[in-house]
Amino acid sequence: MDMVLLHGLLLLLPLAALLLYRYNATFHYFCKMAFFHCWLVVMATVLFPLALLRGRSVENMKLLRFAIRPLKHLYGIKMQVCGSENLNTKEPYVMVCNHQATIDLMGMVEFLPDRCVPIAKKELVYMGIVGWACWLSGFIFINRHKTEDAICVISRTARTMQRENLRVLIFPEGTRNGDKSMLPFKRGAFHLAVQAQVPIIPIVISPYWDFFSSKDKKFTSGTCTIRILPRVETQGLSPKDVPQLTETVRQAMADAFAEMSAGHRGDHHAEQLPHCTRASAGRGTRSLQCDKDTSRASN
Ligand SMILES: CCCCCCCCCCCCCC(=O)SCCNC(=O)CCNC(=O)[C@H](O)C(C)(C)COP(=O)(O)OP(=O)(O)OC[C@H]1O[C@@H](n2cnc3c(N)ncnc32)[C@H](O)[C@@H]1OP(=O)(O)O
Ligand SMILES: CCCCCCCC/C=C\CCCCCCCC(=O)OC[C@@H](O)COP(=O)(O)O
Repeated sequence: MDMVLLHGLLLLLPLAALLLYRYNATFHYFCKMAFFHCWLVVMATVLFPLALLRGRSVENMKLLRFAIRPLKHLYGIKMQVCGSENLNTKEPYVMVCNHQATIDLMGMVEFLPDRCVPIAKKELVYMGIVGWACWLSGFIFINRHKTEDAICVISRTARTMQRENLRVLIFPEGTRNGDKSMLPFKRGAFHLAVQAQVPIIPIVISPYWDFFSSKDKKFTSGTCTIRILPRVETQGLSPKDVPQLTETVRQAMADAFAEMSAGHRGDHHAEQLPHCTRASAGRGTRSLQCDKDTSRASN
């Protein structure tokens, strides 16, 4: 009798989990986040040997992109990229982007160009196989608790950018921020661009509020818009210009973010955008590419 009861319970468990997943938003959120992290671990494990053959190289970022790209299809996130033509240059540059959550990774693979590595917190290296994959892909790690060390790494990066024609992606807020406005910007990215005398390309990812919130434990499907703003030149600027440069770029990004917050109405809105043409992303999910950048941000 006990065995029958046990078997009955074992059968009921998956059903209960399924119902919870369907009707309980918090359970749904944790399942999706768990799957997201498991995906990274599995992909890192599978692709690690391939990357190892090449050794530490920015070329491994291609593997990383390949590994992350399917996630938007699995999560039903439609991506809309505006202003891709602002990346049409062969030279090195510094990309600065707002950082809302770990799921930013899905958006990043939509715009990250070749020969571009992110600057990341040192703690990532200790995330086992995922950390090693990041290291093999050429991630630049900084210790946020040791300002001098971090500045040293950034100065070295400025020289590497020129020497190896490298692009660098930095999150100038310095931490994840899901709030309605951007945090004040740290100045490392702007010092880097001035030291290397390369342009800054600001990127703004639209707020996730309508489909994702770590605070409210919400994770549904939705649309994400990415705006690539016009480049900001740094030729002839010196370290004393960095505070002004930082503020100019932050203002441009904050304006775009505010505009996207007001205008972001999910799929319905995307259909109505006159400047967007749809590009097939395959497997049932669409990506939209803008014909021209319509941001009002100034440089
Ligand atoms: C295909 C792939 C898909 C996925 C790919 C992407 C995956 C990505 C996934 C990974 C995502 C991972 C994402 C992540 O991990 S995000 C977290 C890590 N990233 C960052 O923190 C980047 C931004 N941080 C900074 O820029 C900070 O400024 C640093 C860290 C450098 C110092 O911060 P700290 O808080 O300690 O100090 P402070 O900001 O008050 O500055 C102090 C003073 O130093 C001056 N100063 C600063 N820098 C320089 C410099 N270079 N040369 C000369 N001076 C410099 C500065 O102007 C200031 O002086 P003053 O102005 O007040 O007089
Ligand atoms: C080389 C082979 C490639 C194999 C494929 C690997 C698959 C994916 C592996 C790695 C992708 C990058 C994982 C980074 C995930 C963490 C991103 C993140 O969100 O970090 C938080 C950090 O920003 C700010 O930290 P805090 O908000 O201050 O706490």
